[in-house]
Amino acid sequence: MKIGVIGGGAWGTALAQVMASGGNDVRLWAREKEVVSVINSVHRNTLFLPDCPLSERITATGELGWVGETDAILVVTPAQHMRTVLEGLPDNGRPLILCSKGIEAGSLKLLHEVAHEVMASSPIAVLSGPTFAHEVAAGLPTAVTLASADEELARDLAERIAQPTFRPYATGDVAGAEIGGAVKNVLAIACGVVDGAGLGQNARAAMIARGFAEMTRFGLARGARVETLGGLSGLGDLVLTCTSTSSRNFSLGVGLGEGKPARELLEDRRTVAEGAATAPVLREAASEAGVDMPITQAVCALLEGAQVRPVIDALLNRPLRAEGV
Ligand SMILES: NC(=O)c1ccc[n+]([C@@H]2O[C@H](COP(=O)([O-])OP(=O)(O)OC[C@H]3O[C@@H](n4cnc5c(N)ncnc54)[C@H](O)[C@@H]3O)[C@@H](O)[C@H]2O)c1
Ligand SMILES: O=P(O)(O)OC[C@H](O)CO
Repeated sequence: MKIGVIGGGAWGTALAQVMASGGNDVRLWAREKEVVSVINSVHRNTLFLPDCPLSERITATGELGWVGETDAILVVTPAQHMRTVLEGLPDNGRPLILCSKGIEAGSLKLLHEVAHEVMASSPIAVLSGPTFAHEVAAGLPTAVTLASADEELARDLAERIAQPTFRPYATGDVAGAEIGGAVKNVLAIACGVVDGAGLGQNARAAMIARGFAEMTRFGLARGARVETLGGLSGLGDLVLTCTSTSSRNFSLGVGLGEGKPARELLEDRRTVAEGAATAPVLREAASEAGVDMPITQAVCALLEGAQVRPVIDALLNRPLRAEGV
């Protein structure tokens, strides 16, 4: 197969490498000329995935149209830029597999809804799960959720992209797959704050469990299935991202927990911490859906400059309630 990948960051590059290692020819669109140039000349992405040698089956390009002439296209831009990038791609009926994690600001739409608006003729699937790019690129075992409203398409794409160490599980629950990936980034910031503020491992476990309750409440309100939220793209990714400094979101939270200003932590960064963009969008979407998300609200407050201790005290002093979603 010829596979297109849109987005030459760490994740797009790692996915390109997985697809190339399966014997596919890969066309990788990158926004930065230097990324295109260095991938084609020395077969490395020195900007975004520096430690991984890349297959010669990967050809990088700045031409979106050329990437569109492939059998399937993986879309791996930052969530807030997906709409604009897709508007430059021909809507020619090739399957799109969305691999980004977030909710669009303003419209409050999930990314498959955005893609469907822009690419009405193209079948859409979502790939999400516990996937640090550097581990995937190194060929370490990884499992993901692959979702499409057309379950036959999900199963077919899963067959086509599976590799011995890259194992997709098909589902028809697109909203569930997307909501897990978007919400866990916000919760990873919260867990990083717990770490940075020295609140201990009990508190982190509590944050993961109550964060999962929050993810489930929001997911159910937006039509997700509970088994997807408890699967790879929900609980699986939540556990990964909430327990490792390899996560950009967790690391951002550590900085906040140590009392560093959000502005300082977010300015001049080349890599994305999607949770920072998703948090205010999720707060608005939750409010619109009538869903209580106190951890998300606390993350928003910290990103907006609130002091750590009063935000933690406010969370701890909420009225007691029964356990459950
Ligand atoms: N890195 C991972 O391990 C990983 C794993 C799973 C999912 N994701 C998701 O993949 C998506 C991409 O993340 P990443 O880690 O590959 O990125 P990255 O942080 O490695 O690189 C930043 C990317 O943003 C792009 N970018 C910056 N400004 C842009 C603009 N105006 N328009 C279009 N693109 C722009 C850059 O070209 C680059 O590709 C995110 O939604 C992320 O949550 C990442
Ligand atoms: O580094 P993060 O926090 O963007 O997490 C990367 C992936 O989403 C983990 O599955």
